[in-house]
Amino acid sequence: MSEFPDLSEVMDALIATAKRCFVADLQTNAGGNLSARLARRDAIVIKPSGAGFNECTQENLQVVMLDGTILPSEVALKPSKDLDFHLDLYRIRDDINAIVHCHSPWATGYASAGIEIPCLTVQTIEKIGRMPLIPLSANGGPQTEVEISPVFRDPSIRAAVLANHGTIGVGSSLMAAQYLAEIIEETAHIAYVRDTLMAAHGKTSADLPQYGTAAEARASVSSTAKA
Ligand SMILES: O=C(CO)[C@@H](O)[C@@H](O)COP(=O)(O)O
Repeated sequence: MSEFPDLSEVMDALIATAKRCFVADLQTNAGGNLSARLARRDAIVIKPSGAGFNECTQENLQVVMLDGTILPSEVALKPSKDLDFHLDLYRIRDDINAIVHCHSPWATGYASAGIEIPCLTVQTIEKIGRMPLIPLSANGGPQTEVEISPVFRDPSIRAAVLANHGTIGVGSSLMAAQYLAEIIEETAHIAYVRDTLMAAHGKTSADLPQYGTAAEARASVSSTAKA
């Protein structure tokens, strides 16, 4: 596939990212999927359907054009069953070059409780801002591009939680998308600890500081200095 000079490099990066996700216990068994855009921009590499994150190889990764054309594969596997939402996100957001979708347990716990994970730490305020909770499809099945794409048409959205399903992190690179998958899971864990401690200590949200962004903090410093 000489028309994709960066193919081997992107495949290696996807394999390494998938292994990092597996080793971090964000994705076990054959669930979840991840993909990356190739340099020519009208094609992606995506995990094959039914393969685990720890079993991605140069031979089984799939190459698909943004128009949906699936290029011949060395093995009898097909692209991920979530291919259509991956393709649609690449079509509607030119800033997205990688997508990591996983079923990380703490975040999927919130997703299954129908609770949007709050961005309550300095890191998540700065790096995520908000993680919309995307409902199941109309028939109660897994979310598709019909439910997912409208949320990501907002260019400020980098992470989302899929009700009863898992998470999506998108980024300009595979590492950026993987970092988001990790922060989503970490934030869900922190939120659970906070919620549990607040309940144990009889605290309510009124007892908590009203936190903002670093820019707001900087602005308050400079306005205080001028006063
Ligand atoms: O949970 C879902 C259903 O969309 C998928 O993430 C999961 O089954 C993995 O499917 P693929 O192996 O990518 O086809």
